[in-house]
Amino acid sequence: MEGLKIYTKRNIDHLISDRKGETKFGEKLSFVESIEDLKKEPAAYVLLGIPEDIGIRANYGNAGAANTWKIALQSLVNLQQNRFNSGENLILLGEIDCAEFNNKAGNLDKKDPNYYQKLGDLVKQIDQILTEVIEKINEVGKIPIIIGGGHNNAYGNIKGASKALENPINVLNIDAHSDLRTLEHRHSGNAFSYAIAGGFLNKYYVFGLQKNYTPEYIFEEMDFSENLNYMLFEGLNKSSNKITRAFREFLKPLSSGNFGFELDCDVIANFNSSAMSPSGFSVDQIRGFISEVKKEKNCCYFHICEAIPDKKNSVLTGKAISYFISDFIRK
Ligand SMILES: N=CN[C@@H](CCC(=O)O)C(=O)O
Repeated sequence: MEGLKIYTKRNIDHLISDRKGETKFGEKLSFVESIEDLKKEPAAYVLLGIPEDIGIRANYGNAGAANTWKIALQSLVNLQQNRFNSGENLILLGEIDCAEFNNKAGNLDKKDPNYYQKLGDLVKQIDQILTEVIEKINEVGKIPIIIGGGHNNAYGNIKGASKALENPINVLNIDAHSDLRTLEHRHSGNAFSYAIAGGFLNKYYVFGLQKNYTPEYIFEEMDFSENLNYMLFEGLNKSSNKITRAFREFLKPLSSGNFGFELDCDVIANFNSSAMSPSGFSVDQIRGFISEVKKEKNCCYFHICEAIPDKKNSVLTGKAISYFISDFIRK
């Protein structure tokens, strides 16, 4: 399939640190030769990377998320394969080939009055490829786990899932931002507005939305629409029992139908991300939310986005993402 770089075991061999007597998660992952072969594999989950940050740049944000996929993969393949972790249940499909798009974005002149529009055009091209890939994965009943990249990619996830399932889907987004910005050029702040406008998104709920980052017009839109809902971060009782219960209740109206699960890493306090914040959920609270979502049979994808591995502690970013993935697929 054009635009998709399918991996073989050779793509990750150099990332795995061997240790005598131990088996690493990466050694047990499944691979396919073509996307059509997914249906032959018993694994339930399919892992896909999107090494781009064009959508974030188009949204006036900080670049760097293009490097997250490789960092996350390196941590993931080095988890232990043991009674708790089964690499066999995950197909490492590969990555959306973003090299040409990244090059084109890098060569654009920032002084060009159409600079942001041109970035948005590149985002649209990635949208198309991603939509097709997600559609194919969902069509064969498997659950994609997508590592971005910017939150712009939520659009391709939603559209692909909705096409495969032949209905608009619901989405639960754990995020400090609503990403319901206007339908201007495509970027990381308007994926959900575009998905609603396209008829691919039915109920859209944001958990952990922060008061300081939502424009009033978006609050009004969310208050007005029956299909939009939010739980403010500031309004949550953070004691572990109460927050889990609040999350479960919030998820309920979505999970009776097919729903996508979005996690924007800028919702986590002090986590390196495009819109890093000193206030937010902890990594362990996020792990608790993931364990609630994985109980639901109607979850049709999991998207982790907007993390940026910085030079000093990229290992921590990679580890956190690998915990999120392993928690999600654990039986
Ligand atoms: N996906 C992120 N969207 C945020 C970005 C905010 C920021 O970079 O500060 C938004 O559009 O509000």
